[in-house]
Amino acid sequence: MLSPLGPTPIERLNRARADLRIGLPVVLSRRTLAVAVETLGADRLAALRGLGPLTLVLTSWRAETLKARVYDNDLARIRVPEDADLAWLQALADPADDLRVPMKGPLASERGGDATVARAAIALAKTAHLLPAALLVPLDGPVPEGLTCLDADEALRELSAETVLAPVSAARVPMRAAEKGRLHIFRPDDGGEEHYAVEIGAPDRAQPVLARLHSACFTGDVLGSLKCDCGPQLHAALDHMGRDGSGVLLYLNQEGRGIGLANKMRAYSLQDQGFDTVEANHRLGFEDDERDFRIGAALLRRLGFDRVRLLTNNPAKVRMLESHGIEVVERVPLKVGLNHFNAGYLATKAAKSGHLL
Ligand SMILES: Nc1nc2c(ncn2[C@@H]2O[C@H](COP(=O)(O)OP(=O)(O)OP(=O)(O)O)[C@@H](O)[C@H]2O)c(=O)[nH]1
Ligand SMILES: [Zn+2]
Repeated sequence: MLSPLGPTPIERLNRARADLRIGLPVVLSRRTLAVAVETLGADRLAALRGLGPLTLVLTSWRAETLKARVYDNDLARIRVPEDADLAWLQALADPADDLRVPMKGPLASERGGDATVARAAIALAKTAHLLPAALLVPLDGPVPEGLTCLDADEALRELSAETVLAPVSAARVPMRAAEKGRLHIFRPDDGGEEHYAVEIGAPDRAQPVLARLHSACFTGDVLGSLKCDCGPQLHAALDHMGRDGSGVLLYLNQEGRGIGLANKMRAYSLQDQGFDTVEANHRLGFEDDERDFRIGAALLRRLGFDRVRLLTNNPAKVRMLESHGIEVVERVPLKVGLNHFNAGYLATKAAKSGHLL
């Protein structure tokens, strides 16, 4: 029986995410220690090596680039040679130097057995916005004191469950685009990012509302980066709502299509080497889009909207909202911000992600 003062599974998950970010191992299903390669230090690597054979877990996307065999569909478990050092692990986890130092193998992948613990380790690294690469070592003895323990199946269930968002605070924010504006802050129960809703005017809940689901883009929204169209889209959406007198813009903190800003800058750096936006995500080991669109649907419902006129060029967004109970009565195109720097990016999205140009 858990003490009511002790951590719940979701609270332990939160801790595990923070532990991985500072380089601490977590205990998975009582029998494995897992640590994120990105934050691993040499001393800890030496200590882990003393416990038994090491396994490096990479996603199948990363494994494909490295020509490692994939026996577990979505991931590969790679045997770490005894003489492999931290630099070897980092080079496999991080594609930054792939082109300069292409040959890392031959890599031997493990086959058979249960990959659940490996899968949980990758899911945790992703939710911590680290590179999706984890090091595993079997744990035979007692659990080292102070480490967070998780059940791998339970962690995977929690990580794929729908996030529950609670309203935190709201206040009036007059904006250039609309003087009658209100900003609502929502906080998830899983310790993940907070998300925001900008309500413009007083939208009639009985009618479809003009809505925009905007994914955070620090570079585009704040810096005015010309590499994407996010900044102009954000402001065009607010302007449109201002002109109409009502609307709702969700500002979802899913930076870099859900991979986080640090990884997005890794992706940008790969784009500087010639890869496109989708290839860059894959070389890093991510899916092309890691966003959870259920959050947007849940927020809309929570705000009392179930029918929208959606400002987007992304048909996948329309489908996702509809499959999560929001009726999209109209797709309103949002074509702004094309320039010399982002023409290739927008063309790739049209060709590979189904965006409408
Ligand atoms: N990983 C990655 N994310 C990017 C890149 N460029 C922009 N983003 C992120 O992409 C998100 C915006 O998504 P988009 O694909 O432009 O647009 P969308 O939201 O799918 O569709 P629209 O509704 O038509 O704008 C933001 O979170 C940006 O930070 C990139 O090159 N790599
Ligand atoms: Zn952007």
